[in-house]
Parts: sequence; C-alpha cells; structure tokens
Amino acid sequence: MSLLSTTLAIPAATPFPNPSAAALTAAGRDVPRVLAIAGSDPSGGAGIQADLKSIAAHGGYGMAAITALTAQNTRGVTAVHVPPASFLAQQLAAISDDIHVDAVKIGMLGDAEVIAAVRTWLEKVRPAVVVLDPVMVATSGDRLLQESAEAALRNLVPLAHLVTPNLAELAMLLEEDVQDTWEAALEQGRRLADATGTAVLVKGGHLQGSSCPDALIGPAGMLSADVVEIPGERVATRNSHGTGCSLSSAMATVQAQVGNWEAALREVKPWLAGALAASDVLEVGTGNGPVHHFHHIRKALRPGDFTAQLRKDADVHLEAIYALDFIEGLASGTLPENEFAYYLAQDAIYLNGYSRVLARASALAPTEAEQLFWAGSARQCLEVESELHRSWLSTRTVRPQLGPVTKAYVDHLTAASASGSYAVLAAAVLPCFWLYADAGKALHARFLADGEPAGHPYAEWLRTYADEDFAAATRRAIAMVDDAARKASDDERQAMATAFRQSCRLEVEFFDAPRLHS
Ligand SMILES: Nc1ncnc2c1ncn2[C@@H]1O[C@H](COP(=O)(O)OP(=O)(O)O)[C@@H](O)[C@H]1O
Ligand SMILES: Cc1ncc(COP(=O)(O)O)c(N)n1
Repeated sequence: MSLLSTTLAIPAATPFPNPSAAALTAAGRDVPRVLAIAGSDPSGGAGIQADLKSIAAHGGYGMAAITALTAQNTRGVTAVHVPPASFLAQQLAAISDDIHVDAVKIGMLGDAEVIAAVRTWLEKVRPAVVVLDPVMVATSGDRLLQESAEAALRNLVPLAHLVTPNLAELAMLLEEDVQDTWEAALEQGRRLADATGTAVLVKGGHLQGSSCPDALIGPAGMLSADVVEIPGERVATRNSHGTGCSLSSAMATVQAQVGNWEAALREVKPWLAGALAASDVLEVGTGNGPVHHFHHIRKALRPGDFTAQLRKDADVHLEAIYALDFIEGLASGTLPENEFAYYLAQDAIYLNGYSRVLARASALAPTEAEQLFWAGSARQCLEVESELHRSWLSTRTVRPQLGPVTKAYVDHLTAASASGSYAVLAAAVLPCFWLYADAGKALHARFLADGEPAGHPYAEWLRTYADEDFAAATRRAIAMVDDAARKASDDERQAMATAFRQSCRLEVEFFDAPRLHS
C-alpha cells in the first residue's frame, strides 16, 4: 500500500476568524484553543487528563473529545471501553460547530471506526495545527489500539502536520523492525516524513544510555535543516507515564502560539525534562508515575509567610541580644556609665546614616503610602538624633567618633540601598525596627516587674522603650516587607532574607560594641 496515495494537501495555516490584537501574538494565538482527541486515563497521568494539564501548562485553552475510556493506574490498564464512534463524531461536531479550534492533538484512538470518525472530521474542519501521537501501547505494555486498526492509523498520518512516534510506533507506521540505535531511528523518521509529507518528531525516550535526544525531520524544505536534533539528558526516574501525551499536546499548543516547530520543541523539551525531574514530589501510585506538569509554576506566597520566616531567622539573634552583658547591665543598672555613653554616641551617628537610607527607601517605594511612611521615619530618626545630642549626650563626655560596628552597619544598609531593589532595602532596614522594638519591650517589662526601682541610673532611658507609636510603625514596616516579598522574584526574596539576617547580626554586634570599643 502506498502511503503517498493518501497524502492530502494541508494548508500551513488558516486565518483566524475575528482576530483581535489582544488575542494574537506575532506568530499566532496568545491563548490557543487546543482540542485533545484522546482516551481517558482516570489516574490522571496520561490521555486527555495529561493533555489538558499540558495544554494549560503552556497557556492554552484545553478541550477534550474522548475516544475511549480506560481503567488504568500507574501499574497498568485493566479495561478499555470504546463508546460508539458516532458519539465521538457528535462530540467533535459540537465543538467545531461553535468553537474555532486553533490546534488539535490526537492520542489514543482505540479502533478503526474511531479513526474513521476522526478522519472525516479532520477532512471537513482542516485545523491549522494537527499533532498525531500514534498511541499503540501504554508504558505498562497494554494495548491501546486494536492491531487490526494499525493500517487505518498509518493512513491517518498524512492528515497531521506533525506525528510524534516513539521507537516502536515509528517502526509500526513504516511496517519495519523496531530500531534500537538513534541513527537508525532517524533514518526511519526520514522515510516516514518523505512518504507522508508530515513532519516527524522522532523520540529518544526508549533508547538505552544516558542521553535522551529528540529530533524533528520534515518533508523537504519545511525545517531549517534535514534533521533538527534537540539533545537531552535522560532523567533518572521511572515516572514516565504520559510523557508522550504531554509532549504532543504541548507541541500543538506552542505551535499555535509561535508557528515554528523547531522553536516549539526547544521550548517544550526542557519543560518536559523538568516535569520528569520534579515527578517524585507527586507521589502518585506505585508503578510508573506521572510527570509534574506544573513544576514551573511558582507557588504563591501567602500573606505573612515571608515575614514569619524572617521572624524565625531573627529569633537566634534576639536571644543573643538578651544574653549580652550590655542588656543585663542596662536592665539591672550595673552598666558602666562610659559604656552607656558610648552606646548613645554611636546611636546618634547610626541614626543619621539610617535616616539617609530610609529616605532612599522612600524614594524607591512603590506606593505613596509607603513613600510617606519611610520619609516620616527618616525625619523621625533625625529628630531622635538631635534629641540625643540635646538631652542625653550634652551632659556626657564621649568622643563622637564612628565606631567599627556602627560603620559596618551603616555600610551594609547603604549597600542595600545601592542595590536598587526596594524589597531588599526594606528587608535590610527592618531589624532596626523589629529587634529594637522587641528588645525594648522586654527591657521595659523587666523594669516594671522590678517595681521601677528608685535611683536606677537608666530609669529614664528604659521608660522610653514602651513606645506604642514605635510598635505600630514596626508592624507597618513588617507588613510592607511582606508585601514586597510577595511581589519579588525568587532571587530577590533570597537577597531580602540575606540582607535581613546580616542586619540582625549587626544589631547584636551594635549592642555588644560598648563592651568592646568604649
Ligand atoms: N527519562 C527521560 N528523561 C528525559 N526525557 C525523557 C525520558 N523519558 C522520555 N523522555 C522524553 O519524553 C518524550 C516522550 O518520549 P518517549 O518515551 O520516547 O515516548 P512515549 O511516551 O510515547 O513512549 C520525549 O520527548 C522523550 O525525549
Ligand atoms: C488513555 C491513554 N492514552 C495514552 C496513553 C499512553 O501514554 P504513555 O505511553 O505515555 O503511558 C495511556 N497510557 N492512556
């Protein structure tokens, strides 16, 4: 039988009805309407279930006309039920009578009547993108196509623009022996493309060895080269259930978007490798499990999650602060006066630098409310600084020299402000609010619990610590950092956490500096 005799001229692309600028990309549809004509796998890893996930994972609108029902799981197929082909024809008609189909993916067809119904529909509708995955047997080895229907499937190939056989299916389509070398498989792919006028995606999934290449072979002149090979490493997993279904649906979807088979495969192959690599997290079944179609989608951060993690990171530093001689001396009143004076002088210097950095946060802030918050805080720092000089430092003799820890802390904050990232800067300035507010609250509570002892040398200072306005400002700063983290990329979130932890360490050192440097 000649395959060429059944070759039909398929237009490369058909115009879209009522194209709107928003719906079209340079090459095709932004959200293509993709129809999977395939069997159902109730365990969700292959068949239309995999097709719909794969279409959605690539930004398409998925539809499914079911050819057959299977009873299967990751271990195998226990039953197949093929409804009357006339009912499939009704499903297909219902779709195309109403909906423009941008791309079609064809999977399990079951028997010759089903193939005939699909053929009739394709000849009538002529979708612009048709990908045929010539499903014969499941990964488990169970048949999904009657042997008697193989000839009908062969004759369907010319109606597709791309056919995606694995090594066994490639051999069946040519009525040849199954090849086990890549070179021989590529030669078979070339023969199939030449005989059918259909592009062939030869898949290396069933090869031995550590590499897992795929290749596109087009009829003469269709691709940029005779063979476009996309190399790939084999992912060490037995979770390959549904890889062929997922690949072919993804190819149909991306082709409808970009209009270029090579570009589509370059996009889809790494995605599929990622889906195989991430498959273990699914823990579905005890056999050949499914792939993780949505592995590339970042889980949204819930409000409060990021700063809750920061808070956990900060706990160890807060404990370190409570354990310092400086804090114990301040609380009990035994802190040497020269250490307290050093602390005040460094605080004044620090606040001046901190104010400049907060002003930068205001300049970078994404909303006016945040801009106002940071600008107000910057102003308040300068007011506190001048108050320190007026009341606390005017009566003390202390050298107003920049200490090493103060310098390190201000340098760190200035570097964060130079990063250009509002989120990173906001995270870097947060410990000065958060740890200071917490440490101050604890010191104040202890002072009250001790009965506000008369003659305590630092009583007046300790009383300044229970400021509710500062606690409220701290809560707002935490909320702003959390909000910024939710909008940030993974890398930026990491940089935020790093900057935050460094500021926490410097908070500890700042409270310990009077002991070391006064
Ligand atoms: N272990 C693996 N590592 C990486 N890619 C794989 C692996 N197994 C299959 N693939 C890829 O999955 C797709 C399906 O390939 P294959 O297993 O040959 O077909 P089928 O699923 O139809 O039997 C191909 O793109 C192939 O390269
Ligand atoms: C309904 C249905 N369609 C197709 C396959 C083949 O998928 P795979 O060979 O990737 O397991 C399957 N197992 N079930």
